[in-house]
Amino acid sequence: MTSREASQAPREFGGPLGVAALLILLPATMFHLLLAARSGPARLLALPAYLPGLEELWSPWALLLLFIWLGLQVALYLLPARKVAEGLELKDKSRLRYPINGFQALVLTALLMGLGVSVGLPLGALPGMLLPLAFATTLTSFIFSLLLYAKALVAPASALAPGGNSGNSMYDFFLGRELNPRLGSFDFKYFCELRPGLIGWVCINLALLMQEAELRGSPSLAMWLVNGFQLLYVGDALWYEESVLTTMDIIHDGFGFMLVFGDLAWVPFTYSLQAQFLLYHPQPLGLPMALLICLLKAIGYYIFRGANSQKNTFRKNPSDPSVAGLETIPTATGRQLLVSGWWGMVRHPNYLGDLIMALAWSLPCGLSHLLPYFYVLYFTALLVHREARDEQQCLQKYGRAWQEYCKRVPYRIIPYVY
Ligand SMILES: NC(=O)C1=CN([C@@H]2O[C@H](COP(=O)(O)OP(=O)(O)OC[C@H]3O[C@@H](n4cnc5c(N)ncnc54)[C@H](OP(=O)(O)O)[C@@H]3O)[C@@H](O)[C@H]2O)C=CC1
Ligand SMILES: CC(C)CCC[C@@H](C)[C@H]1CC=C2C3=C(CC[C@@]21C)[C@@]1(C)CC[C@H](O)C[C@@H]1CC3
Repeated sequence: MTSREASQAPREFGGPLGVAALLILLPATMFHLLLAARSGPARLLALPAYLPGLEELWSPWALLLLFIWLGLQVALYLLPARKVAEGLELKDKSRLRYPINGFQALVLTALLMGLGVSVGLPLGALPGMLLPLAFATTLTSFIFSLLLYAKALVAPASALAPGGNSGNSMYDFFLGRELNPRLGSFDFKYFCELRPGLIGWVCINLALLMQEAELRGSPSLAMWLVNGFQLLYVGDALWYEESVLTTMDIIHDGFGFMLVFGDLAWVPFTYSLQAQFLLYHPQPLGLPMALLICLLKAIGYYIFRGANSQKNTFRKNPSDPSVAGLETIPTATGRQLLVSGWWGMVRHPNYLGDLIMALAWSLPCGLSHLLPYFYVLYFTALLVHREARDEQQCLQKYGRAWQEYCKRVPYRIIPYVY
């Protein structure tokens, strides 16, 4: 990438000022949620009743635990994989190779946890360590992002991401300068996107469930639902791990603070908010309502998986019998765009399914508090923003064909609404 190209790339997130605000706001929001979930009133939109001192935040044991966790996930990543997949073609025409063993890492982590618990590993103590663990992970994310920034200074121009090389160091630190930072064949971005944070999220959920069982004799139905739904989501992501190789995070975004913090800290500590809330604010949930929520989750998952699988199958092999009959629009790149099936309903049916599932994760927490609905609100904002970024990239890639697709399929995420 030439320095002219880099400086001409459009600035995202409100440019340097916007990212300066996000560098403070994202960790602050995460700590606010952690504190609010355990507070009596559990209010999303109120300032915390007290701010923890450094002695509550900093613990060398939490840092040690984090490093043991990262070490374990690295070791599982390095185990032989059932398949090695190739990524999309890079600017220098090469393709990177990625191990497909994320689901195996999830299963082995579960077995190791089960073994640990059976010999007395106090998993139920984890909820009490969330604050210092989140602090250690935030510090680690800042330092790791700085190291990645420094590594990018000596990377060849062809290895740089289109967006994170504006020349403004704070902006580039946030967005990430290098596209696929690696040490040998170890790919930092791919590893972080799917392993320590996602698997950590379900481990935190499980620890909250065990702690609830200790406190109240057995886990509540609401806690079972939240754990089951989110485990299905994480299991699905790791089972279909290969499809992450075509997401904009892997093919377009650099690996900087946004993704480092998002993957390592934001996902496990804020996505487990519903289970955190339920531990401190038990909610009654009757069987009929639980069944209705399960139905909503099933509908969301059906749309999410159907849409993602349809597109992935089509991109791999357009003549696969399951997609060969679908209507398409040809593009100048030689690729085609689906214009019937899930992708003829709205331009992002997978986001619609994901949002329905998000609602099903929050409903077990009842309607008395807004806090457990934070994920639905944040996720709507994230997907609307992501959709706009994807739209821009598709318009650039496909030009008139994309305009034609937008005309044929006018709604973005929710039919007849948006
Ligand atoms: N829980 C969370 O925090 C998050 C979850 N997600 C989920 O991850 C999944 C992946 O999402 P994301 O990475 O945003 O991208 P998508 O899976 O939606 O992929 C977008 C790409 O699909 C291709 N495409 C778009 N329209 C068509 C069409 N009509 N026919 C064929 N191909 C088309 C284009 O790429 P091309 O043409 O180059 O193939 C486009 O760039 C989603 O299910 C999303 O909900 C995402 C972000 C965060
Ligand atoms: C900290 C900021 C608010 C932004 C952080 C964004 C990240 C948390 C997300 C960016 C893309 C993601 C994807 C997933 C998890 C969240 C992040 C890392 C999935 C792995 C979730 C499961 C899906 O099946 C695939 C997703 C790919 C993108």
